[in-house]
Amino acid sequence: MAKRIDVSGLHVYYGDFLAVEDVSMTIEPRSVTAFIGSSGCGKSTFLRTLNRMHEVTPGARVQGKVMLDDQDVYAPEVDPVAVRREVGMVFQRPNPFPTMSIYDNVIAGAKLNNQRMSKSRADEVVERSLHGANLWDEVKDRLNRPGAGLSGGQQQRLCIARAIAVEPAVLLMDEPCSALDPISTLAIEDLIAKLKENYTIVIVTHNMQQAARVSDTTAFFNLAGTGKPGRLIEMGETNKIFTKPEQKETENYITGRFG
Ligand SMILES: Nc1ncnc2c1ncn2[C@@H]1O[C@H](COP(=O)(O)OP(=O)(O)OP(=O)(O)O)[C@@H](O)[C@H]1O
Repeated sequence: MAKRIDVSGLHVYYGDFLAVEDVSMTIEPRSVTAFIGSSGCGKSTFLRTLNRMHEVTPGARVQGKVMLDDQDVYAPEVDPVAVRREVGMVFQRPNPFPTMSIYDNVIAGAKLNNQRMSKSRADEVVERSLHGANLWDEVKDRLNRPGAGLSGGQQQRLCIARAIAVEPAVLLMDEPCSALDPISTLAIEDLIAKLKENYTIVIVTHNMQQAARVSDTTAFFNLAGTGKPGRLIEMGETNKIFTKPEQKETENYITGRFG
């Protein structure tokens, strides 16, 4: 079930370094939200705070609030592993477990959560997840072959299948197409459009055409200057951000005068 993310007054640190300052935003369920902005403005850092991956870096911490529907993601009693189960992540480079079969790659996370899963249940989850990732037809006859033997685009869809096998509410995607060719990129973009029917999707992208193609809402981040923290400058309906942004900084960025 897709969930709403509500962030208020979030400051994100690496040790003493304030990387992202005072972000508040609402990310709607069953929609795609794109984060855009120049290099180093904190898009990936901020993305990783949404499932508590940020704190895996030693010294990294946040101040402020992240709500997933009515659950406070950073409340002291909350287990970060449970948060990451609900808020899945897909990375820039496809990272299937190299020695595992396609089948085992898909079921890996789901099996960790439910170690006594029956073979027939696992078969069901694998098939559903591969269908969900638009990969079933391409791999159904070679499920026992290594995941590493697939093309880059197929590997990325395998990683998406692995992420959705645990039935998350949210999928975070950090430049999921930047290592892919244009055809594989289009396959992932089509998949994102389909996945948003069931998930809340947040994607970091450097490709503004991609943001315009896949997202409903766009958030533009920027740096006030070298060594200064990144900030959310403007967020709104994608079409509006790309045609009639309210902030001059956004306009300069999307028209290529900056960044
Ligand atoms: N592990 C880390 N330790 C310390 N500082 C970091 C770490 N990772 C990122 N930073 C710093 O945090 C700031 C934001 O980086 P981040 O990678 O989130 O930006 P970004 O907008 O995603 O950039 P890009 O578009 O280049 O991927 C940068 O100043 C970066 O140097």
